[in-house]
Amino acid sequence: MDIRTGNGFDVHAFGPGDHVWLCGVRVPHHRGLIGHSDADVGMHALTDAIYGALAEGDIGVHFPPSDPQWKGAASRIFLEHAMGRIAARGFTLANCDVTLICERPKIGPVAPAMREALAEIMGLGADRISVKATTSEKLGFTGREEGIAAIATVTLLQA
Ligand SMILES: Nc1ccn([C@@H]2O[C@H](COP(=O)(O)O)[C@@H](O)[C@H]2O)c(=O)n1
Ligand SMILES: C[C@@]1(CO)OP(=O)(O)OP(=O)(O)OC[C@H]1O
Repeated sequence: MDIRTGNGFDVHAFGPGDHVWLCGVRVPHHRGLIGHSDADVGMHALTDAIYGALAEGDIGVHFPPSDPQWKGAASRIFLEHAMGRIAARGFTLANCDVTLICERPKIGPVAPAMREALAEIMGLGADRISVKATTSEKLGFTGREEGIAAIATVTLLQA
């Protein structure tokens, strides 16, 4: 059996707005996240983790920020593409784990909805999908609430 792991990391800066998209959920917030797409930093890290496990580059290779067709795009498009690559290569996704790093918004109350949203997009049981959060104890750019960072890990299996 071939077992592969992949990791992903992403950051988006806060800007004007009244909500952020995180792991497929629209979360009300006093700021938005700036990006070429909808700036769903959690979904971008997860998508990159899948590409990493497959050694197929990163999200910017598949969806160049210079390409206007991805302006404002829903990030599920990127995750669905990565899931398609898993299937095309004969793998299945065993589990994934996403950590969001921010002081606010608080993730705990919306983490179950995020797991369900990712489960629907990924065609996977929510029991195989983890979404959790930490602050950075007010240190650094996340601590100053200048943006949100995300880290993701995936495990792929090939029979
Ligand atoms: N944006 C966040 C950050 C943290 N949490 C939850 O609070 C717990 C304590 O955070 P520390 O950074 O002080 O360890 C953390 O374990 C999360 O459960 C959150 O919900 N949203
Ligand atoms: C997702 C893409 C799509 O153009 O743009 P952004 O929304 O800026 O997100 P980023 O995490 O910087 O990844 C690069 C791009 O692939």
